[in-house]
Amino acid sequence: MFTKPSIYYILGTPNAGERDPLKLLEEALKGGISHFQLREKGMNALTGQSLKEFALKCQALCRKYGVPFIINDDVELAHELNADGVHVGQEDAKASDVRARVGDRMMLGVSVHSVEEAAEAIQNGADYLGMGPIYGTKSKSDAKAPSGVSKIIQVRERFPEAPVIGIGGITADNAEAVWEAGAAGIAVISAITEAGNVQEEVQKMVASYKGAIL
Ligand SMILES: C=C1C=NC(C(F)(F)F)=NC1=N
Ligand SMILES: [Mg+2]
Repeated sequence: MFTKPSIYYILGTPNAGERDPLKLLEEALKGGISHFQLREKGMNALTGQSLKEFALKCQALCRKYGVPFIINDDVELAHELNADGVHVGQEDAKASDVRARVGDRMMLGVSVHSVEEAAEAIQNGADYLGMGPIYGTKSKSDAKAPSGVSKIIQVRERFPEAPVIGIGGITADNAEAVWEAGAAGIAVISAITEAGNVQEEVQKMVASYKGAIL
């Protein structure tokens, strides 16, 4: 499910600015991302039928490249589209309710900020844990203060079997510390979305894993 180094691209139309989100996604897929999450939130976020149509296009692209298509927050949309996964935060639907709703086939990701939250998420059927923000982020308006990799290290010690995805301000240049903390993957929004050459940026992130002392 999360072979190292997993590069988990997250995007919503508000993040893309003037760029075409579907072109960004296809370039990232060509560059070698291992997972994609549609996270449609914030200013002018799509809703209803236009969100569904956009989600279907993203899902079709992911399918073309054999990459799991995961939807953030919107459990009903994930269920309706038979997405490969759904990701929920602490303030979203409870992981146990989501698992009951989507069944065992769908990947379930949960954002956690402590060993206690990690324990509860795993107990409730989480397949992977999103942890951050590692560094400062501009992609999440209500992000907590950056915590570095210390919490990832704690969770890895306590739950060595649980895949942890680091998120928050991660770039090819600062990813090494996240790999060294034992993350199975890094989640990225801006560094890929704003890259001059998207494919190259993804390849640099994959290469950052080889540079890490593991
Ligand atoms: C808030 C989030 C935290 N982590 C993740 C993921 F990278 F998927 F684990 N996605 C989110 N939307
Ligand atoms: Mg959420």
